[in-house]
Amino acid sequence: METTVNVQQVSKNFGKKTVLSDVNLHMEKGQIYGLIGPSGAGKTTLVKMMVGMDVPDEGRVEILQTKMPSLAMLQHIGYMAQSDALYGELTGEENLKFFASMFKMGRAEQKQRIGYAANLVNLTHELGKKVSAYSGGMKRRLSLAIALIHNPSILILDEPTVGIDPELRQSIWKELARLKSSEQKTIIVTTHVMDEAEKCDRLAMVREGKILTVGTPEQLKLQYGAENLDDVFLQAGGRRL
Ligand SMILES: Nc1ncnc2c1ncn2[C@@H]1O[C@H](COP(=O)(O)OP(=O)(O)OP(=O)(O)O)[C@@H](O)[C@H]1O
Repeated sequence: METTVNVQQVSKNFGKKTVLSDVNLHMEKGQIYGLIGPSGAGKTTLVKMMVGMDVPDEGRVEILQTKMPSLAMLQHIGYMAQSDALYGELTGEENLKFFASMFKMGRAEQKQRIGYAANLVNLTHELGKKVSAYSGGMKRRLSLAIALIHNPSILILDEPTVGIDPELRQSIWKELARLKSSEQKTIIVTTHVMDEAEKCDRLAMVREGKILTVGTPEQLKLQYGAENLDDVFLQAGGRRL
């Protein structure tokens, strides 16, 4: 198995507050990783370091054996942040074209990728509308399409399905499963939804800036003698999600 994301002894403080403390994680191709933990645990800070948007005070993060931050790695990473960074005055299609134009892609490929990504998030028929007229869920869906536009090998999705209805949520997870098995992507998802965590190959439970435990959903349930992941979470975290 090939390591694609390597987090080594990462610590981060904001002022006097320690947000991440000696975090170690190794991620491989063809796997879906879930980061779960209470609000404020440090999940977003951790994924921002993987993307290169933030830097550790100690330790290092490598993507495809390259130390982050690295501009060259951005071609390989698709990032969907918690808050949408979209151009409201442009249409959905114009947003997709804009983000696609940042990457090396021929015209035909760009068209094909826009078609694929829009279809995946069920926005094909809304692409001509200005984003300022989109609902919150539609904006989330467009952000997910943008994260996928350049066919990155590593997908980092921060709470990707918040505000998305159950049917579409299901089809997005089906596609994530296909991307990991057929295209060997590495997929990293932060989530508060335990039935989504159940779909991950491996889970890292984050609490107060530390990784409490890493394992398959089954391993975590066994380890905590719990029937479901909600119980694992409550026992490990001692706090509600
Ligand atoms: N730029 C910043 N300056 C100061 N404090 C910050 C900054 N970014 C994050 N924090 C703090 O770091 C801690 C971890 O935040 P983070 O967003 O990583 O948590 P999270 O696990 O992603 O939470 P949630 O599940 O609510 O998204 C919080 O206490 C937050 O207030």
